[in-house]
Amino acid sequence: MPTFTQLLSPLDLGFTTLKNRVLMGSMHTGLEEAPDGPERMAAFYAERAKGGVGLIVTGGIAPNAAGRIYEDAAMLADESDIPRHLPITQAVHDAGGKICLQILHAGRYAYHTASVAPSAIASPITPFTPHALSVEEIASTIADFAKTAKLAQSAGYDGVEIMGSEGYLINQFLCSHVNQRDDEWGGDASRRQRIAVEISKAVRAAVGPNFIVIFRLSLLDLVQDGGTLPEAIILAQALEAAGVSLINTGIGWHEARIPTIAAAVPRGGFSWVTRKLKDHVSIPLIAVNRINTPEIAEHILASGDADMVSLARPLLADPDFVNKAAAKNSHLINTCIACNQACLDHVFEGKAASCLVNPRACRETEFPQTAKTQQAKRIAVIGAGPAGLSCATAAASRGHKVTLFEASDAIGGQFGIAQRIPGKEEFTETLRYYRNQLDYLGVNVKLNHVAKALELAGEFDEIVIASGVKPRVPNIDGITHPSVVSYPALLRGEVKPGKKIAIIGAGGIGVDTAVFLSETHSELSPTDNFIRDWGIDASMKSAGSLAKPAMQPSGREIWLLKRSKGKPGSGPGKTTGWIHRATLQLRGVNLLGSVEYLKIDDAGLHIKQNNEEICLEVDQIVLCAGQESVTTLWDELSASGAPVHRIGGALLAGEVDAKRAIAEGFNLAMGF
Ligand SMILES: Cc1cc2nc3c(=O)[nH]c(=O)nc-3n(C[C@H](O)[C@H](O)[C@H](O)COP(=O)(O)OP(=O)(O)OC[C@H]3O[C@@H](n4cnc5c(N)ncnc54)[C@H](O)[C@@H]3O)c2cc1C
Ligand SMILES: Cc1cc2nc3c(=O)[nH]c(=O)nc-3n(C[C@H](O)[C@H](O)[C@H](O)COP(=O)(O)O)c2cc1C
Ligand code: SF4
Repeated sequence: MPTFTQLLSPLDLGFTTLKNRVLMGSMHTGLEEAPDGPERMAAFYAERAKGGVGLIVTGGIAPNAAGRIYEDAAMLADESDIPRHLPITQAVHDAGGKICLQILHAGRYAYHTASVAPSAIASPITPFTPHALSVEEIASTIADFAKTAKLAQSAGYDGVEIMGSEGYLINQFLCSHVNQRDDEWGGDASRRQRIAVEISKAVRAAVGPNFIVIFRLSLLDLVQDGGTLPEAIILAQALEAAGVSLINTGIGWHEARIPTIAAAVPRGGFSWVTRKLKDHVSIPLIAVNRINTPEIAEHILASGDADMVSLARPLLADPDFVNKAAAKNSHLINTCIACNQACLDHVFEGKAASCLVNPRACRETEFPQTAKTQQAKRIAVIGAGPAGLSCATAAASRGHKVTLFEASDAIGGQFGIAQRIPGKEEFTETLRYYRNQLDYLGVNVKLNHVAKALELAGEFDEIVIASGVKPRVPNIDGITHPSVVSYPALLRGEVKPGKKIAIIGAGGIGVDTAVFLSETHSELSPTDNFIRDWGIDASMKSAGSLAKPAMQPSGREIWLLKRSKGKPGSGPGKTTGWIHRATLQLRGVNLLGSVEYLKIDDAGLHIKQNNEEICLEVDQIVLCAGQESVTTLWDELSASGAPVHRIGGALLAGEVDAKRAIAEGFNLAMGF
């Protein structure tokens, strides 16, 4: 069993000591604005503090109205805002933790008409042109940061994090692309950096010496005319002199077209960036992004890339991450799979964040950990896909006696197929987690067992049908031709990929199949491969650290086809869809929309597009044309009046994804 000596060692900041090297990275969850937000955030953060995190950073809170990301986003701008924060700091301290408030001024990323920026240049991701701050307004903005820091101190926080990266206001001042001022706040690098230093000095002056001040510094901008490493080093030294206690790393502006947190980023794939600052400052440095296991965290610290690691989403996925690592139970950690589906996607949709693999996240008050059942029931769950796994483990954790039936020889269902897609290898961790949970909770798992109505009715108090989905076979002339294969057969390795391949259906699974087929083997390490593929200048000397992307072609000719118009890949993952589309474009996959399928024969796939008939001379046709619910058992049992429930793909095939399947399984089990 690994021991995590570096990860679990204390960090002495002089005036205070952090109990270990794990920082819970800032996440604006949407609870900040909810009427019952204080109570819910108190429970959310306290659980993470109890779980052993060394230092928590809250989601970004604006220092003034212009800096709010949305018009109704939370601020800490005067005394009247303090009461919303008191329950949070109290609960975290009661749980033995420490917590900092992040001060985030959105600048031109604000989604409202009162947005401000160094210059009046709209961002590509918001529809509003910001107002260029006057010199007086810059002075009052700096004062507002200091005031918020002081208010945070009064609210009981242990420190603040100044958000200086990811393309928000401070970062905007640093970059000549969006700071085109010619006064003392723009022009050369030192004038562009001035606001970052002045804010840090003002914050330190406001809070005194014994208060944590973290600065989140953008080390990789990944945008045109962004900063360089030499500039970042100078700024980091100035921040240290201004009284900053720790420097956290920022990677990539939100408008950057290189993945920075999605699954395409290898584990720990940016710690080398933090390392570049290591010999230039003496305050501790924090590495970030995709550090999702204690093993990778320990490796980063042991190799000297950083002094602390930031884990944001991994602590949504598992509040007990640190305690499990400390108890040598890292195999029991519910690992973040970097899907963004229930965290970042939710925030973008204006919903509270949660977690695909942990639907309890941000709902801790609704489902207290102590919610054991008073009356243990005998529960049968049919199907060990995500819906069934979630339901079986949640019900067992509440004290019910659960039997899980699975027709195949392994748990996972469609999720087990998904883990074979490059970039979805993390899904394996979810199945590992469930396997260990089933074992730990004593669920009676019956593999290779096709459950029948007769053996269920009368034997169980509740029967849960989680029998999932099967691929839909479209009605095309020649569909039984030997060149036609189903996506499960291809992805499971039961048939070999062809050379020239047409994929029918460009939803989430079609896109994944195209990613699978266009992937090439690389001799490089995952991180070096990622850097080359996406075009990052690893010397960090060029503006924004951009280089030319160099994805390697696979040697296969691939067509991804869809009947409707528009972009392919409208599957799960609003914040990740662009990554799949960019990947396919860089790999030369042909994307065709508005396609009518005519027939399949020895010549290939005959289609009609824009009134033109074309024969795609392919040797393989992969069907990714949607799914149908598997409902045989449901139909029989519900007709018999048995106590039966239906979840996941068995309930609704068209729109099911693992997020919905897992949440439905969990919600149902909480009601038993
Ligand atoms: C390539 C691919 C990529 C994907 N990517 C994502 C993604 O990125 N994000 C996301 O959220 N979702 C993704 N999905 C979709 C996700 O995997 C499914 O939505 C999810 O698995 C549905 O879960 P389920 O439990 O309802 O059904 P299933 O996963 O279909 O599981 C049903 C299980 O029930 C078993 N079963 C059926 N009948 C019986 C019976 N009578 N007795 C016993 N056992 C039975 C089956 O053998 C199967 O194991 C992907 C799917 C694929 C194929
Ligand atoms: C839902 C969500 C909200 C976030 N909000 C913030 C924020 O308010 N401030 C910030 O600096 N970073 C924010 N981030 C970025 C995280 O701090 C972190 O950099 C990112 O999630 C990658 O780290 P991880 O792989 O450990 O999650 C947010 C991330 C997520 C998923
Ligand atoms: S929703 Fe996905 S990315 Fe977000 S925390 Fe959960 S597993 Fe990680």
